[in-house]
Amino acid sequence: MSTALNTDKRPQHESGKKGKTPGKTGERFVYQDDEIIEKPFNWSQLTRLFSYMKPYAKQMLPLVILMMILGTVTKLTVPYLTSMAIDKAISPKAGGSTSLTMLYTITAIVLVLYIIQWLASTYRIKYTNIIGQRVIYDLRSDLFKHIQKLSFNFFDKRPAGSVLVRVTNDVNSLQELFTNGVVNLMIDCVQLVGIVIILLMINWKLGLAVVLTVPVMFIISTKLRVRIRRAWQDVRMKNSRINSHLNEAIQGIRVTQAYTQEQENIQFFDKMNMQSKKSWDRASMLNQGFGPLIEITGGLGTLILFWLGAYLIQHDQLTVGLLVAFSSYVGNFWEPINRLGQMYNQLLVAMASSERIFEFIDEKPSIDDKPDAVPLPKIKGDIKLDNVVFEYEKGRQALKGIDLDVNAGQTIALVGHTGSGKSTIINLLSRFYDISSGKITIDGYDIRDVQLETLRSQIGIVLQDTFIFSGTIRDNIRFGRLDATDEEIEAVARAVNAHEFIEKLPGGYDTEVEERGNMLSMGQRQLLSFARALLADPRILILDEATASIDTETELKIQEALKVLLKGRTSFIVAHRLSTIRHADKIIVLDHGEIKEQGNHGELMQQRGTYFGLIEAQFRFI
Ligand SMILES: Nc1ncnc2c1ncn2[C@@H]1O[C@H](COP(=O)(O)OP(=O)(O)OP(=O)(O)O)[C@@H](O)[C@H]1O
Repeated sequence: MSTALNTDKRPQHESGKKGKTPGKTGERFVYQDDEIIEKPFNWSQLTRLFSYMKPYAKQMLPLVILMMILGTVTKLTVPYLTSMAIDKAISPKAGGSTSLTMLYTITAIVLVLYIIQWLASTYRIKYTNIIGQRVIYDLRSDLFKHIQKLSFNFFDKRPAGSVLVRVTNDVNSLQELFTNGVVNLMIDCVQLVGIVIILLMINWKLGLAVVLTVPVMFIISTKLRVRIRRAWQDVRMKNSRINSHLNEAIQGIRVTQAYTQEQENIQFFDKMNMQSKKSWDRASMLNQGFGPLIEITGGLGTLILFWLGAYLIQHDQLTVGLLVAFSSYVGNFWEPINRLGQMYNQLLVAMASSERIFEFIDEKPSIDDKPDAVPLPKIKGDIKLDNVVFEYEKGRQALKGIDLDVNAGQTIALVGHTGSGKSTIINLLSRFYDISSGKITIDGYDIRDVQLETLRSQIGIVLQDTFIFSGTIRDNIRFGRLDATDEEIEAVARAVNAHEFIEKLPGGYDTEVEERGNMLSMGQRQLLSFARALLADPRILILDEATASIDTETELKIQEALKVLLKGRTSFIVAHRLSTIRHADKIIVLDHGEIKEQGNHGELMQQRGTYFGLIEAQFRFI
């Protein structure tokens, strides 16, 4: 079976394999494009990213903005009221008297303002979270929908891990930006402007001194954050490498144990585990240093403020109350600046993630309907291949001019050495790839001229590696036709001899099978996939026979099931069993992408050519 259809392949990490995108370190489990943590700003991409917020903007934004203004105004008013309380009620200047009433009034106003601020921020967080989650939902579902439609050659070129990372990690890394980032950015800008204006109004000299320290603070905070973020990204990368390895180790556990490679695997895992630990230690150390450093820098700012403030008070240019207000404004100043630095970091990460997400979303399925594609009417099943040439990669022909005429209802067996092109032919019939030249017609329709869905819905495929999804046995059969009733499901199961073993399972048809159906034997999985195909009732059936040897009883069951399945359909079978081959109407012997011989079993045996050799070889092994 070719890489394209075989779903049970090891991820392509090893060097030298086609479709690999190695990390620059050349290490396993690192994919080059997934390694890029940040990208420079790209406005058009940012606009595209934020366009995901558009559908919700009208609904939510006015509310969010109102809450934002309320919150900001209260935040800016409280320090000023505090200064009033000190200067006018507690310690008025010469001539004035203290006023408890005023103090109480101001305290009451401050209390109300705090309540408003609390309400405003609760609502803001609630609504920004709702918008953020909806945007992430839309993005994730757009991406998944698109990936479902992409053609085989897209997956040939990419390791599954890389696709997975985009739907999970990359989308998640935008979460913070959408839930908090955007709104915080607006709030912080408004707050900063407000604070600067107020500071300059209170005392322009002191205000200017504080404002001038802003760029310094911003640079220190941003630079530090960049280092911390990179350290955490490194931790995440090391962890996802562990996950990829784990995934492979678990999937391949049988092979590992069979070859007694456990120790080797443990050592490999240990190395990765240690790298992850070291990376975590480093990130955590940087993180711990960040808080105190920011506090010290902030403390220095406050020192300057009080030193200059005291000087101005002594020279009657400032009151004590205003100095207190000033210091709380400066405190409020830090918060938005810090967050802006954080936002800047988030944006850089978002650039890299969104670029990867959009790269997938923009990938056009290479196999798609032509603009003037017509629906393929209900077919009889006549198939014609006319000088079909196909190359997976430029310059390497997998099929070199195949001519084949199949009448409706015939069974065609494809045989030949490994790599001779058997799977390629069946891949082309369902149009998983487009042929390089020549023509394939079904009932006279060129398969490139008809709507893909109407073509594939009339072709049933049973693969060698029968994919069992996690769910019940019933769900797995129903995959063939989603609207089938329970009776229909049981009927097809009976027809292909699967009913008997299903009945014996602990929950019968409702038995849960884990992913890939590990609890079922190869033969049982085959029978299930036959039931699934029979339920779909396609006019054309493509079957890749399992090579694994099974006991004679199951073999007989499978042969009987096959007879039921093939009846009245045009079928192509990549045949391994002599019993199947013998009953085929036509046997096609492939060799290096060409038809070497064709005819029925008797005719080909008489020719004493390649086919005769293959059959002889099979018997020699028995
Ligand atoms: N996805 C792919 N990308 C590139 N080349 C491929 C791909 N799949 C198959 N090939 C190549 O095309 C040729 C025909 O492969 P194909 O899978 O059709 O052989 P096969 O007769 O089905 O072999 P087997 O019996 O081993 O399954 C081989 O040379 C193979 O290396």
